[in-house]
Amino acid sequence: MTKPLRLGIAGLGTVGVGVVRMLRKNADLLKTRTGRPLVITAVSARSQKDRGVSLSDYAWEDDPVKLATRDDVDVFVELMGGADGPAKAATEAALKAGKDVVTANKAMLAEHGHTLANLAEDGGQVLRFEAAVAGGIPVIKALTEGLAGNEITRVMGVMNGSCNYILTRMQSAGLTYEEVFAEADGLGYLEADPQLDVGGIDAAHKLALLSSIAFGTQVKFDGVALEGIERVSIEDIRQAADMGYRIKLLGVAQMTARGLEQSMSPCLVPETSPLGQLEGGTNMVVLEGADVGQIVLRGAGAGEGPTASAVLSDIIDIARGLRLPTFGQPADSLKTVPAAQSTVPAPYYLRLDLLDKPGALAKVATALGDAGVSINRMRQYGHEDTTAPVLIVTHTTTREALDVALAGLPGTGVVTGDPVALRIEEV
Ligand SMILES: NC(=O)C1=CN([C@@H]2O[C@H](COP(=O)(O)OP(=O)(O)OC[C@H]3O[C@@H](n4cnc5c(N)ncnc54)[C@H](OP(=O)(O)O)[C@@H]3O)[C@@H](O)[C@H]2O)C=CC1
Ligand SMILES: N[C@@H](CCO)C(=O)O
Repeated sequence: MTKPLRLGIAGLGTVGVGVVRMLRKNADLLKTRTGRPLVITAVSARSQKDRGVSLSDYAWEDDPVKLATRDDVDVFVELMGGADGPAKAATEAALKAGKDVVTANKAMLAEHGHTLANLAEDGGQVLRFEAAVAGGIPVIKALTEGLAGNEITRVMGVMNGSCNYILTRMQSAGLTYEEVFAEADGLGYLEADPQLDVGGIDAAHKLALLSSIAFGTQVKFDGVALEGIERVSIEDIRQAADMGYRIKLLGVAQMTARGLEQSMSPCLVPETSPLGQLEGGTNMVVLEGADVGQIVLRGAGAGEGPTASAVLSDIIDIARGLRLPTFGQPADSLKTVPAAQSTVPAPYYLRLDLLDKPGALAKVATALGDAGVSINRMRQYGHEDTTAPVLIVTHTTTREALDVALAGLPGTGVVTGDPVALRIEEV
């Protein structure tokens, strides 16, 4: 019989237990598909509590670094999480000990992916991370394999299920951000540190990883222009809907003459577009290749089954002998490119509160016009108090021009509060 592939799994939470369950349930199928048995030899977690799955057949290690370097482990499966700490220490130890590594850890790879990929490739090991981006959606495989013949022109996506749940629930139930945040927290949808979700950090980690593969660049998480969803109000969601748009926490990455543009921010997208119709905790990734055109991938971005499914796909590749570089090309060939200091021009949605007095709108129009920002559509809503809610959709403009216009608004003496400015992506 062909030699079994021996796995050491560190982390027995949602994803770890899912991987154990799938390996047991699908053992025969996996053996047939890979030509060899996939066996767990040892596991590790912080405590030996009951996890609803029998672990008695596996050796136990308290220390994930020890697990990662055991003689009876061929592949170290890192499912603990955290950019640094035990996840990074154990991953490095495994690679140095000649083990292949499979991880779902987007935070670790977004911060240290290039170093870890070099470490892996220098020693002839593989480091794979399908589960780290968009959970069950096989987007890493799509980029590194299915679309490998294409120049990738743009990558977009909704890659944080919790944020999409919050935004779509605000819309469907007419609830405020604060009300839906509390609901999502109660349902256990948010990370232990919710800022990772609503601050856009988790989604930005994922975008930075996709950019690296798509554009052949070293992962550059601090190059992502980042804005979370905390300031999105029910008012904006209603107004956007009224104009035929939905608000999404949208990631966009593209290579421009000014450098690599990566942004993760709330944007308006047409409600009839695939992204506009994405409801609840689902993820969607849109890949554009020069020859293939647009590919849309949609599915569960988190959860036990979907994430375990992605982890297994990496393990299966290793069992089959497929040894791809971490980011789709040798790590030492990944380029460093500057982050684009400006974004591709786009139309913007603006919401302002104006003092309701003669000439107020004219002053705003002048401030925009002076900055070179042209108004496409404008609406003022009926109101009872002394300020009037005004919506403006601009023609395509640069973010720089818009920022100049926004900086000029307080000087008009008619704008109260902070204006809201959201990019419109005509996807
Ligand atoms: N949950 C999801 O849907 C998705 C998760 N991911 C990623 O997968 C990884 C795991 O996530 P998830 O399963 O949700 O996380 P959990 O918090 O559910 O599980 C983490 C596990 O790691 C163990 N652990 C933590 N620190 C240590 C340590 N020092 N030594 C040994 N074990 C340790 C914990 O042990 P104990 O149980 O004893 O506390 C726990 O079993 C993360 O990187 C996450 O970002 C990616 C995509 C989706
Ligand atoms: N917090 C993440 C989990 C999966 O990475 C999300 O909501 O999508």
